Amino acid sequence: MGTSSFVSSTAKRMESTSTSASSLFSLDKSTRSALFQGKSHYYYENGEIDEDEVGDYLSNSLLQGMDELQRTSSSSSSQSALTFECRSRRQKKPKYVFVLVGLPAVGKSSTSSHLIEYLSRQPSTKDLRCEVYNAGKVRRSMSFQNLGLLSMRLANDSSEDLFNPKNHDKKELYARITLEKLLKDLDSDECDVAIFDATNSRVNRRRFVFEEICSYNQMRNKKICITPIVLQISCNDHDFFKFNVHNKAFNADYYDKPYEYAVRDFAKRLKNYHLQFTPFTRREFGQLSSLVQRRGLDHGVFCFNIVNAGTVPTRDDNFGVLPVQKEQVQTVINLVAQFVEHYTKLFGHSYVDSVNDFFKNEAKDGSKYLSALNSVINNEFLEELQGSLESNVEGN
Ligand SMILES: Nc1ncnc2c1ncn2[C@@H]1O[C@H](COP(=O)(O)OP(=O)(O)O)[C@@H](O)[C@H]1O
Ligand SMILES: O=P(O)(O)OC[C@H]1O[C@@](CO)(OP(=O)(O)O)[C@@H](O)[C@@H]1O
Repeated sequence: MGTSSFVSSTAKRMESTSTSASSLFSLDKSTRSALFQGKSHYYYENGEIDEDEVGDYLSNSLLQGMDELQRTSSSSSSQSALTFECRSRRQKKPKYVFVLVGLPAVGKSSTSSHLIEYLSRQPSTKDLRCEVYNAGKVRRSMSFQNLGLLSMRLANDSSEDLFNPKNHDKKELYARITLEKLLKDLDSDECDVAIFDATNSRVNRRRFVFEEICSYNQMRNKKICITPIVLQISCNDHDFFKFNVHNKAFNADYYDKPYEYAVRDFAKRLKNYHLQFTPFTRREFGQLSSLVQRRGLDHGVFCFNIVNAGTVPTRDDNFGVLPVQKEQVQTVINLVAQFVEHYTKLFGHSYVDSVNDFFKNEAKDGSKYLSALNSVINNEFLEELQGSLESNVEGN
């Protein structure tokens, strides 16, 4: 893929997409970020969102509308409010929020550090300050701060059952705090590229994150504008997934737990997540693009997918809408497109080697871990997860 081809082919796709406006979501909401103001009413207080009521998205006129905005902004004779907005935006510094989407143990955190490594190696992005905001880390550190070591244990005590859908609100709180910190760091210019590393499993959560970004962008006194980029990571290769779960058994949630306990507890978490997760689709992208458009200031919006460490091509699932000030953003987006397209070559191969080595060594070493791993993460379990996911997707 050529450096500029991603955006232009995307533009063509977007132009041919059908349209319909929606008025379901908070069109009359305050333009100020609830989170950023530190007085968030949680989005889930508004009840469940029925996607079907949102309509059929992608505004045909979105790109045309943006062309129009650009023309208006460069016309010195026009004195409309729109023109003023475009001028004031011209001075804003572009920043980026990657909204990760993906089930636990699919490689979100690993890919985040790879993305940062990649951007830091490119001449045009090497000076961007990139940071990961991980909701799991926030959960762990907050639990630790409140109760010391005891809570570190409680954090993964199954009696707490944070990942059970009935404890949804509790988990959302950690995500909200993480997002708040992310926006604050962007705002205080401590960071240029922020990666919101959470599963972001549900449509409502993703909508909330976008609402917050739009609200931020609408604040006139701010010096930066944020371009949201969804990065969805998926893994449906059984060996990859088993290897990932194996590694999860050694993370901070299980620092004091025996291996088999950790795998079983993580398996329980996986079951809960598979009951709730809905993949990010082109349709949802259309809805969020419409949201960005309706909120009046467009800073572009993009979506990329990496499947099985890049070994499955995702070119047709990566798309975007150019912002008004496209020159500023295009370089970064094209690099992200390159990163995604060449992920296997850049990072995936060494990961695949690690997976193969793991299974080879396990066979050699008399299966130190594999028997415990296989007793939990076996075909039956994986089919059950797949079944939950499918019925969950159908139900949405
Ligand atoms: N793309 C990848 N590259 C390298 N290691 C990976 C990759 N995906 C998963 N892993 C391995 O699996 C483990 C779990 O992946 P992680 O990135 O923490 O998943 P997630 O953030 O989605 O929960 C990691 O600790 C790492 O050992
Ligand atoms: O709130 P969501 O979006 O589910 O994401 C946060 C959760 O994701 C997890 C999923 O396992 O992240 P992580 O693997 O990075 O630790 C949990 O630890 C964390 O609490």
